[in-house]
Amino acid sequence: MLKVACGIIYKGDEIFIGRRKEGKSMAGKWEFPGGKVEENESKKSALIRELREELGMAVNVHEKLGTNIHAYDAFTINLVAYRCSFISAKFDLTDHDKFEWVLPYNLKNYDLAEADIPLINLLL
Ligand SMILES: Nc1nc2c([nH]c(=O)n2[C@H]2C[C@H](O)[C@@H](COP(=O)(O)OP(=O)(O)OP(=O)(O)O)O2)c(=O)[nH]1
Repeated sequence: MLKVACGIIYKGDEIFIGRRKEGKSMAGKWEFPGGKVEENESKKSALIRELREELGMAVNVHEKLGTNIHAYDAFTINLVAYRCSFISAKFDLTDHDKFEWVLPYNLKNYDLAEADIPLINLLL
């Protein structure tokens, strides 16, 4: 099972989402940024590393908000979401072609990766 850590990154009341760019798996889908947890790496360290690599972003990582196990056709993902607070970012996008800050009740209007959809309910 693929272990992925993602951040529910708050700036005030709004949450950061990014759209996966052309050429990536699930291109065009919106997601909470993060990525695969490597061997011998904690989920929180993976999250901090991925946010730095993908967005030049620094955050404080807080508690685990929830987990969703989802079976895509090709693989099953264990997606673990952590509440984060935004510190700073360069926003030099490497994996996304667009990003937005959205209020939780607006998340349902975005075409999110399937594994992320149940996580929305944890935020309302
Ligand atoms: N980062 C992130 N990945 C997610 C979310 N929801 C979801 O299904 N995923 C999937 C997409 C990818 O298959 C995997 C995360 O891997 P990744 O984005 O680090 O993948 P990668 O750089 O190696 O690129 P790729 O091979 O998937 O194109 O988890 C989410 O909210 N955030």
